[in-house]
Amino acid sequence: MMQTIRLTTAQALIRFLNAQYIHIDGNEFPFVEGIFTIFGHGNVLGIGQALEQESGHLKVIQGKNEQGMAHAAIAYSKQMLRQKIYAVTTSVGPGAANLAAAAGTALANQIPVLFLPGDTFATRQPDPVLQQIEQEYSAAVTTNDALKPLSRYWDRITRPEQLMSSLLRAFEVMTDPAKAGPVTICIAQDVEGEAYDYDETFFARRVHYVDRKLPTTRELTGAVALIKASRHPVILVGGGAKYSEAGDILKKLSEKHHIPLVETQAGKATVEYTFANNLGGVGVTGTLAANKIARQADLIIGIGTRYTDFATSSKTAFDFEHGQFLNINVSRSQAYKLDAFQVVADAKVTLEQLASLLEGYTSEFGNQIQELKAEWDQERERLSQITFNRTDFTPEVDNQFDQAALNEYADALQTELPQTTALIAMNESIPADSIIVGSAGSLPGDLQRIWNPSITNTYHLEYGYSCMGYEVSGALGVKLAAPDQEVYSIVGDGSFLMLHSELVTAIQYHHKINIILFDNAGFGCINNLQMENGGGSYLCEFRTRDNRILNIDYAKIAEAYGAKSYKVNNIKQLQDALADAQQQVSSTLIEIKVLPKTMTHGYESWWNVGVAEVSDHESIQRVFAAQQEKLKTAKQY
Ligand SMILES: Cc1ncc(C[n+]2csc(CCOP(=O)(O)OP(=O)(O)O)c2C)c(N)n1
Ligand SMILES: O=C1C[C@@H](O)[C@H](O)[C@@H](O)C1=O
Ligand SMILES: [Mg+2]
Repeated sequence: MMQTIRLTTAQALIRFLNAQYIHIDGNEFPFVEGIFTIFGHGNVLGIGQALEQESGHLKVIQGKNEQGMAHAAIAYSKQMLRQKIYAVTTSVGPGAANLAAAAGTALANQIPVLFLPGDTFATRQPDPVLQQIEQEYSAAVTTNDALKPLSRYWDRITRPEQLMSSLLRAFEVMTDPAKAGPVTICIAQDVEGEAYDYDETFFARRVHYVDRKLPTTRELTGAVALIKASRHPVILVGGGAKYSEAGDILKKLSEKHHIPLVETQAGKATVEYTFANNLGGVGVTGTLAANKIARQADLIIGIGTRYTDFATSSKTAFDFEHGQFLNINVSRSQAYKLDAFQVVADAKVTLEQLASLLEGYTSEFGNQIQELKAEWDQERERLSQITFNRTDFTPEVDNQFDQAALNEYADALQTELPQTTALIAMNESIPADSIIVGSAGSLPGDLQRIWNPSITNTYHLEYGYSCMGYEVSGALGVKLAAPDQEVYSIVGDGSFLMLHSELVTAIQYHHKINIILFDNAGFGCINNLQMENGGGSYLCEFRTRDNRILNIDYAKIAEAYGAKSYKVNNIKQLQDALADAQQQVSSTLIEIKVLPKTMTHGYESWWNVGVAEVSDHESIQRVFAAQQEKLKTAKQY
């Protein structure tokens, strides 16, 4: 006879989360590490009660902002290579709505995470409850419906027994590398507390097997033929290569067959930059070396990449007329891109099998890979040495601010530090196993170009959604995943202002993070974008109504929360602050005032952005015309 146990829906949920295991490459461990919570009336008496009564092995962390804690959960999963997750529970209404930006982040980046927002009453007896939107055309629509397009799987629980089939679907989705993404299960607040006689077998230890999908003989034969026929193949390392842990075999193949590696943001640090054939980031924010080699490629071997506009320079980075594509990806829809020959399989095993079939093959790049790398390393050296002067300084982003404007910033922020110089100095000062976390603004571009990781999986960039606010929250998630490594949030002033609430959570729970805040008093990269495209400097600088540049004391903000903070405006101070911060046990913030327009720029890249087709500015008309010309050279789809 079936054994049952009487539990509330929320108690059943927590019991189930405790029993989920994942099995990868012979290792088996719990899949759900913990749960972030912000309680409100939509979850405190259901999920809150269940956790208080019996949370099991789950680590329970109180967040400060729903987007922030969800970003921390995403970063945890990303840093754990999608092998473990945190769940996130929120109240109903605004608490749930605050998940939206994070859900988009998880979906675009293909990161598994479990969102558990409360929902309005299933009985509808007290309707409209506090925070119910009361949509006139349907009582069935709640705030949570806004999360549907942002979830890989979405469900609403209005009866306790629905939980069982819903959770099974949820975990199947989250543990499938081809489908990985956010799952949202909305539970009506009255149903969370409602009891049901659950079949006990539902709570038995359940193992989710993640087997590596093997390539077929047809796929392997086709891939080998393409590579052997190619004279100048280039490997594009995407995030899928990192999640598949394909770094070692990538190096082996690259070395043996003399094939250069170029990287996307998500793929960076799958292989360390110190590996001789790694030419770094490619595309809009790519290195000159990677962009030059990409254009020469007659075969692009895309491994676990989504081919976003940044990686492909809006489909101009490659010679589409003469080059072919070979895509290795667990996702069939991703493998289809750019008319590629498709290998729908795990990256690591596919490369291992290819290795044994490519005996005797060598590309015709000769010395070129090393020459391009040396040329780029020299350019990086130049970027590390830039010094400001008050009479004839030419910043990297040229022809936008004149000398007077740059001097005004130097005076207002009391600094002469260029961003590139500071970033490279930091790269060279902190321990090699430190993990850096970033997401939005001008810093991701600089990081992709000039941050040289010498240890794998120490570069954590969320650049699928490039969501401001991820930087600080994400650092907390990364610290949870890698407690023994120093974690650095690399954040602009704009992103910091948008969301840094989880700094408090980091301090509260003694999960040390270091925030490196680059303050250029504005939305710098967007200011570059508007001016580069013929516009003026319009509402992207942080100025008062009487046009004074804002000088905010960010160090004081962090200090008020309880972090150790530093203010620096030269390299020596930065190095001293980094050294001191490393000795601290609690979280730190280093505020670096940097000059605008001193981020990296150019390197034969192009980005297709919407420029006004008609305008009364001649400069915009010129940019529009130039853009139409450039578009003629781009692949259309
Ligand atoms: C949530 C969110 N809102 C808006 C944007 C658009 N956006 C991208 S970068 C940026 C400005 C970033 O400013 P800051 O963090 O100071 O970096 P900077 O470019 O100055 O280095 C904006 C508004 C975004 N990426 N994410
Ligand atoms: O609009 C954007 C422009 C990019 O340069 C920036 O890195 C990104 O955050 C963004 O949203
Ligand atoms: Mg800024």
